[in-house]
Amino acid sequence: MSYRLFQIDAGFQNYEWGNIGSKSVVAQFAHNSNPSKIEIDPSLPYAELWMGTHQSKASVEHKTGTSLQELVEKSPEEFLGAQVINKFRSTREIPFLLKVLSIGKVLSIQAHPDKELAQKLHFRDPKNYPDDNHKPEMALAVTEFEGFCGFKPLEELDSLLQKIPEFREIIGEELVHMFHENIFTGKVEMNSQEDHKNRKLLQQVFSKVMNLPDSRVYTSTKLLVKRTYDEPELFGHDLCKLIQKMQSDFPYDIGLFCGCLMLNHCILQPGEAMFLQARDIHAYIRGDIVECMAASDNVVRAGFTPKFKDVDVLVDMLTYSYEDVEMQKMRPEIFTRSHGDGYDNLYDPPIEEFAVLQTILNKKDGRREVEGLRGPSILIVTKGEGTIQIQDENDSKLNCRPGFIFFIQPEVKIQLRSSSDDFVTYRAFCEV
Ligand SMILES: NNC(=O)[C@@H](O)[C@H](O)[C@H](O)COP(=O)(O)O
Ligand SMILES: [Zn+2]
Repeated sequence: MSYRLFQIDAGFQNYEWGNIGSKSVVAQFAHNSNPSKIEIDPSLPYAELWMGTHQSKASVEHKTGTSLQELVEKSPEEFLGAQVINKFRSTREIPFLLKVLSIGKVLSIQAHPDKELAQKLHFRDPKNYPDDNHKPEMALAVTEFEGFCGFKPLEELDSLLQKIPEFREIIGEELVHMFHENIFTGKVEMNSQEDHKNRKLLQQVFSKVMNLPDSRVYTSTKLLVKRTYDEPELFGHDLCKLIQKMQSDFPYDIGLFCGCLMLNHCILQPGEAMFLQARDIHAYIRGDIVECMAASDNVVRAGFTPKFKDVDVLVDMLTYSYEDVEMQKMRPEIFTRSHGDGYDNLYDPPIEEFAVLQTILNKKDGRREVEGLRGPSILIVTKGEGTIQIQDENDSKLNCRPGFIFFIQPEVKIQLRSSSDDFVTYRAFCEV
């Protein structure tokens, strides 16, 4: 059998924040890809579909069940290509991990370490930090997506500190006053003196929130939620609703302060994306996304989670970026190495491990050809029906349905054909 283009089956995670049963696209995709093996449990949350060679949930070849990692290791040059092997110094790992997330309730307020910190954490605590690699990541909205990304612009944060008694109370009058008197607002040059001072002040406020004694978290959050009903005008409609929604997801959690009052609330429409570099604080609230990251599962958490929280590490590691949410969104670019019907959107963040190509064929019997890429790639079909084949090789034609996943070796030209009106694929790839 040729391994230049073949179907794979992905593993999935049943984290408690996933959508439940067949409400979850992760469940639908996993079942569609391997209906004889994967039955959807209507009572279970299906949070993440993992596509790649990460050892926690390695993907397998559809026909034989052989792990993708084993196939890569047997013929690294064919599967990865010489440049990718030289660059990432591995003959068994694909440098990226591609996921689909189906988010039913807020997941943890978190950040991911950069390489240096990942090595330290992995060495010190391999159970909670299974990788020594960084985990920059990009979220692409498949449905409308809601999340937190980065800290609010400081003048917004300052105004909440002035207005919300429970927020003032947990920060303390002295720090509230110092923050108000010393932040530089308006246009502040990145990495300037003023910018560094702003980030230091932000870290002091965030640290105060994150180190609030457990005994006070319950009373402070209870009073905060009550105030959103008694004095909604203090918060504004959207923030009121957000606090009340988060309270229903994670009652009396410190995330109501460190998330709702301190982080940018971001809505992505389908086709929009956001890139989170290592050490950027974020949390996802709801929606279905395609997510791509450097191959790592290192998560440092501090709120909205029953999992291990590493507050001191999180307070110490963050970038404390406080840009407007619009600045954090990524716009798709034109992809020049494909032609035919429909169109592509290229999402190419400023890191070497991955980019993601979305291809849309918006009519029946549409055809689109994509040149061979200079590295490994994994493609998932998220909508519609069609086929994928190696260009000019009819015997390599494989059926496509939502949830079908394919590995494509470097330098392999493919053709996508639609047999439905709307045929959408996402393809993560690594080129160096
Ligand atoms: N931002 N998204 C991610 O980093 C995903 O790839 C992670 O796997 C999830 O965030 C993990 O979240 P929990 O630890 O279950 O709260
Ligand atoms: Zn994350």
